[in-house]
Amino acid sequence: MMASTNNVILAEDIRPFTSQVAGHACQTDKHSPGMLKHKDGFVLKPLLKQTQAKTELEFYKGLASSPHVDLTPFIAQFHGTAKINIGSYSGEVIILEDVTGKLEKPCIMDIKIGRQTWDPFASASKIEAEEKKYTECKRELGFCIPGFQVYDSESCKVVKYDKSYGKSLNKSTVLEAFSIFLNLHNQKHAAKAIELYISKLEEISNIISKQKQLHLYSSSILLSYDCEKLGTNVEACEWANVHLIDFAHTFTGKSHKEGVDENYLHGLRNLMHLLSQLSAKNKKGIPQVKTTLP
Ligand SMILES: O=P(O)(O)O[C@@H]1[C@@H](OP(=O)(O)O)[C@H](OP(=O)(O)O)[C@H](O)[C@H](OP(=O)(O)O)[C@H]1OP(=O)(O)O
Ligand SMILES: Nc1ncnc2c1ncn2[C@@H]1O[C@H](COP(=O)(O)OP(=O)(O)O)[C@@H](O)[C@H]1O
Repeated sequence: MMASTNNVILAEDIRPFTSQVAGHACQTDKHSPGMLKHKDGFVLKPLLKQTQAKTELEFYKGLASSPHVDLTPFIAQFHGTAKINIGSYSGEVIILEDVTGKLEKPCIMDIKIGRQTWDPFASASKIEAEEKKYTECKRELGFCIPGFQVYDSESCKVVKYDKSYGKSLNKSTVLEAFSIFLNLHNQKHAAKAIELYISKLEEISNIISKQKQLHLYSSSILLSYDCEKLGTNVEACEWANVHLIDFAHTFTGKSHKEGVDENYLHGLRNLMHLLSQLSAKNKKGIPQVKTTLP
């Protein structure tokens, strides 16, 4: 559809994006409309802050000719920018592929990677605010969970877990969060998704560990799967996926210090380790819902 900068998207063609699990939500007092969904299937990310908008656009525009081009299959397709005027927000949006768009019952988890979530240009007050959030998870695991949604495989109802839940987690309870997300309480069918996540995260880790100029701060891994396909014979690659999102604090050029992004890789390795632990437990048999035998 639209790929130029002079596009204007009509308010009647957009609606709230109901599968948003974290990030800037719809808050009229902050002039934030939240993530939006276009009638043609794209998601629209409002560019709320000038510096971050510039940083994120630079990332998407430069990806195809960058040394980290191999990350492309893990990143939503970028379709340019457009202007919108909706409610109290009048400004630019990034037009992106909806990486969860094909899922009938989308289960989605946003995992913010890195012990350090503030970028090198952050103000003292931003550093202080970031250091106070998700403290235990970031310190002990090098990642945190700002939000997720899951369709409970028994009730088929969607349940959302927001950032206040994520902020309450620690090294032990984070396992519980993954267990809820993967429906491991009800059954073991997510095993195939876990294996796929691990292998994709390994690929991402291999690519990033070869980069000396790519630094991802406060960027997230989006894990997704379709609850509708749990327990079917459909290959996991058809209904589960891993993406990198949110490049508002990602630096790719020589403007930033050189060196492999150990902050990101540390979180990624811990995430892979945790998923491997869950996979092993799942194979042995996690305690199932209690049944009373006569
Ligand atoms: O307070 P702000 O404006 O720095 O907003 C935070 C955002 O910072 P940014 O605008 O990108 O610098 C921040 O965005 P980033 O992940 O840094 O892009 C988060 O959305 C954060 O929410 P959470 O508590 O980490 O889930 C946001 O925090 P809260 O709004 O929940 O405090
Ligand atoms: N390309 C995408 N496809 C599907 N969902 C997305 C996509 N990008 C972002 N999201 C959803 O929107 C949320 C916020 O996105 P993000 O880029 O992190 O925004 P913010 O900069 O406000 O934190 C994510 O947690 C995810 O649920």
